[in-house]
Amino acid sequence: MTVEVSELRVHYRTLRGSVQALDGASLEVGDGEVMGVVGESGCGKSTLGKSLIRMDGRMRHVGGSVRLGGEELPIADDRAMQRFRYHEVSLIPQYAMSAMNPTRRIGRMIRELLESRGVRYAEVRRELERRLELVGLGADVLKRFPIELSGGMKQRVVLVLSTLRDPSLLIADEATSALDVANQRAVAEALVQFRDRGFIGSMLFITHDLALVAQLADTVTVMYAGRSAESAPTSELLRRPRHPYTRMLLSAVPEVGTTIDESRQEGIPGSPPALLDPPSGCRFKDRCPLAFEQCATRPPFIEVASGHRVACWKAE
Ligand SMILES: Nc1ncnc2c1ncn2[C@@H]1O[C@H](COP(=O)(O)OP(=O)(O)OP(=O)(O)O)[C@@H](O)[C@H]1O
Repeated sequence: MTVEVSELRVHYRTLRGSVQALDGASLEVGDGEVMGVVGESGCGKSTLGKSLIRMDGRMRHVGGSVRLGGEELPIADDRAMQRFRYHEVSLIPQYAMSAMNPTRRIGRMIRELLESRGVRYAEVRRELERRLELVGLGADVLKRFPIELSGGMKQRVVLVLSTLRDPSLLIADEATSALDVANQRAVAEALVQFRDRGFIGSMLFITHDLALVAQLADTVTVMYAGRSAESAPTSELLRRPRHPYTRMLLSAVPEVGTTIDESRQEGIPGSPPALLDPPSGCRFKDRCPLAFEQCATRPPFIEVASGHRVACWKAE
């Protein structure tokens, strides 16, 4: 199913005021497509992921909309979202594998979790075992404790569990972080395999790992300070990034075999604005080498080529 997020604004209530964590995020994911979502820490990636499935008590939907297969998701209404949760939209949350209860065997933990979501374990057990086999885990994994599994094995269990009801949209939030490269690859391949087998419709793959995005994602959205900066098919974005922030982000990726002394990477000078009181206009303007007067006004997120959208007055 297609996913359309338009001008989504989700703020956090805090004692010091409203944190404008998402303040105009837009993206479109096609049916069966994997979209990588990248951007510096604190740009709103996890807030985006969480708001599509369950808002916590401090989150407030301030504006914008999310449509799944043309139908509006009632993201601000916790009860109305029950109809969509896990079945239509599912999430592999950040740090999911570390949240496993160390005193429960995997099978018992899965049974309790499924039953808390109204799914009868006995009805799904065969399919659960089949999918565990598909990701290279025998059914005996259900008898083991989390401590007996490697990080990659735990993350594959989390993947199987999160997708057992064949969600139309899976949000994978840093699903491969904290794993070694071999396990990263195994989890990434399992995600793609599940998409190819139709267990997952579309996917938002939230990560800091641009190399993995290049391998895995059909399209990429780059976020900056709560907004979409650029969105394009992956090869196009890597070949011809148009937003100055995307260019700087790509040039900050270290090359294998190059020492710090040899490389001329400068990183991205400065730091992102505080989202409690962000600047008006383009939020990147204070760090942008191309900034000029017009950047005092917010640039629209417009299509500059087929499927390629940029929020920059200087993008051609
Ligand atoms: N519960 C909260 N209360 C107040 N502010 C929050 C809360 N959670 C996140 N924020 C703020 O919202 C902004 C976006 O955070 P978010 O975690 O969505 O970013 P992120 O891009 O996922 O970061 P990371 O890559 O580090 O996971 C940040 O400024 C963060 O400090």
